[in-house]
Amino acid sequence: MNYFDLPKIDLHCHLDGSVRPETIIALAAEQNITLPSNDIEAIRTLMIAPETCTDLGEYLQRFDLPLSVMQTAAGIERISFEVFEDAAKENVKYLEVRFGPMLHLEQGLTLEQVFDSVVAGMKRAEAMYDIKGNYILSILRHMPKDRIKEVLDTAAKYLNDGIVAFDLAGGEAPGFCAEFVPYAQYAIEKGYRVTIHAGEQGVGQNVFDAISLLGAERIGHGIHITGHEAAYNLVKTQNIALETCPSSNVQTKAVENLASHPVKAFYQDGIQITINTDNRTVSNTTMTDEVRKVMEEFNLSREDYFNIYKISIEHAFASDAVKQYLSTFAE
Ligand SMILES: O=c1[nH]cnc2c1ncn2[C@@H]1O[C@H](CO)[C@@H](O)[C@H]1O
Ligand SMILES: [Zn+2]
Repeated sequence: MNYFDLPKIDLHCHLDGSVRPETIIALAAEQNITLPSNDIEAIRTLMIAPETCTDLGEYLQRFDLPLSVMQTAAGIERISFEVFEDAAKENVKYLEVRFGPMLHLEQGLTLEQVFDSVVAGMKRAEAMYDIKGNYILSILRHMPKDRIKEVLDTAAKYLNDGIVAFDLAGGEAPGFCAEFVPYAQYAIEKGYRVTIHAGEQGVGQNVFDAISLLGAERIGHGIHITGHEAAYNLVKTQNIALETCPSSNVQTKAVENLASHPVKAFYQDGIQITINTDNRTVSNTTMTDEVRKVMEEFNLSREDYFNIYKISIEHAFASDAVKQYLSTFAE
């Protein structure tokens, strides 16, 4: 099967984990930032997380380098444009990109400038290529909570016009959801959709809590519902979509190897699974690669692929018009 030509949807892709290595070098030169090397292959190696990290913590160390050049409006706009351009060129028809707004304030940008920049880059790509998109706000769980409402208030300028949802990302401690109830509630009241990284690092209860306490409609990863019957049943009965990211899950030791990934078992049991990249650069992947890996490892058919494509449409945080458009590519 020609995986490149298939229409694809990516609902889980981090901006800072998907920067082209050559762009890091170009932006560092423009911004007078000294990199550990100016060799493209050396930068690529520094950005890609090892095939077998010890855990998510080691994986997350790979974001410092790209974030160092994502502190100016022009740099962020360019990177946003390029992520959509790269995806469009491999037939991704719809892409939801997430990022941590508070990670881009180190050189004096305001939150509004950060939102203006990501949305401008996306809209520039939408105008040039056959791709549609939206942004998701990822709040980093370990960071101070005092500016979360300000993030939600400021980004509301683009609500349903470029920015659509609230997410929690970063290291995953057991029981993290309880602390974020007022923030998720505030986001929902303002009109944001909710997806939460949970059940990535072994804690199925976090998935249960993300749905029942935070109102998550989708779960980032969620693979550890396998060991937690209540979480599994809640995902199934509430029709919650799982944003699976197979390569990333192998790297962070969420699963031992691709063969032991529960994505096919979930699919066969009627769980709403989607296939996504997580981080195009840090996980050294593309949507074409993720789809190929899953389909070949688990012997999925073209019909299975389009079933999953339709699940992605159903659970996308997109307008009805965009969903209608995406349906025209379905078989
Ligand atoms: O797989 C993941 N699990 C949890 N957090 C992640 C993952 N990938 C990236 N980030 C975190 O999200 C931030 C904003 O994009 C990144 O800086 C990284 O810390
Ligand atoms: Zn993620």
